[in-house]
Amino acid sequence: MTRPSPSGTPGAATDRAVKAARALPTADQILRAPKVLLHDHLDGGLRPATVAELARDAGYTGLPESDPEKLGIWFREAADSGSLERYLETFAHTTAVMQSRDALFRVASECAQDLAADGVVYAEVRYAPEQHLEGGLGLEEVVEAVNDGFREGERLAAAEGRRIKVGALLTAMRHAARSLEIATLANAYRDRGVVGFDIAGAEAGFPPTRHLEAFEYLKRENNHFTIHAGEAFGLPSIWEALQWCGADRLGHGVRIIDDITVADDGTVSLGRLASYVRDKRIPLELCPTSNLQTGAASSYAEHPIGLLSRLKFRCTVNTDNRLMSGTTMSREFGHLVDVFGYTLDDLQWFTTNGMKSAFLPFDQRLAMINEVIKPRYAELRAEWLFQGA
Ligand SMILES: O=c1[nH]cnc2c1ncn2[C@H]1C[C@H](O)[C@@H](CO)O1
Ligand SMILES: [Zn+2]
Repeated sequence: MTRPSPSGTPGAATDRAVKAARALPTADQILRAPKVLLHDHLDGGLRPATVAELARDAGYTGLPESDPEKLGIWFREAADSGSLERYLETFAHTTAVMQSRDALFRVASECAQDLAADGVVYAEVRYAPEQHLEGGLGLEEVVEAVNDGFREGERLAAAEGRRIKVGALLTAMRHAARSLEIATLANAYRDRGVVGFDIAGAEAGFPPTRHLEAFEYLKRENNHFTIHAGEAFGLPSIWEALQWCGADRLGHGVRIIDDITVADDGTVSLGRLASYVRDKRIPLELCPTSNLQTGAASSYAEHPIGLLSRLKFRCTVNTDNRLMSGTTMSREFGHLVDVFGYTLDDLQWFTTNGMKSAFLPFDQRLAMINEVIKPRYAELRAEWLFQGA
């Protein structure tokens, strides 16, 4: 028999520690938890009020709404189409107002500040320089405006006590034919704010191999790239992205689920491609809300991230387009906590996966994991210590 101790039964502290570890994180804890974001589009993350103001300044009359609140709702509803092609149509309005140095600088600065306010400590934000030339800027001027904006946003966030590091990914549009030029641009700016390359846009009909020259060039340069693949189109797109193009990561990659079967008794079997993705620790840049909008998944609860995480694929959680999805990293985590019961340990696992998969030098990734992510999660896990009995 155990003797009661003055502070309760022996082991009470341990019991509370166990209970706390199993508890669902609160919205406030999720917000304060350090987060890593690898898949976020600059032209998909503007504040609605900024879109409206920039449109007014630039004399762009094509916006469907001028009131910021209604405009934010419009973007979300228009993107809720169930098709990637229709989802992508909404970007005509954001890119239309991002055609000057000032506009790009402002959007990039606000992006860094908004992510920092959401608890993001490291982000890779992508955009397609070729879509920002209509106002007369050259490709280099576009990259420099965005880089300068990110640096300004980082400074302003740090002044508020929220430190964030932002790297740019340069995207080439897969329906266009400028990928080699954009890859060359990414390589030229690799030590000046640009950490890698990507291709985006409609997937069906535009396989990654159309841009093989760009990928082969980057491989020869020992540079990094991710490819949007396995979002609107399935396994062949993922296979090409990995085995023909040599992608370091998969943008979405959610349809890898098509190569996994779960038998009635719960036995899981992986096909050759799914095995390869898991064995090689290929990072999946999963974007739950965006996938619901484009029809790649039918509900949060049924999103493949649940199974893929259980099977220990290298899953990361991302926003894709905060404006079109009305989301933030905290909201994405919140949805997953709601349906899968994820704990702080699970959120730390996604975050560490993100940091391990970043296109940042290894020493910096390690320092971010050991000096920032682990200690801050540890502190969140210990909060119960300071709460009443
Ligand atoms: O999820 C996406 N899939 C494919 N293309 C996308 C996605 N989100 C944004 N884009 C496109 C539209 C943008 O204008 C472009 C560059 O950020 O990338
Ligand atoms: Zn994307």
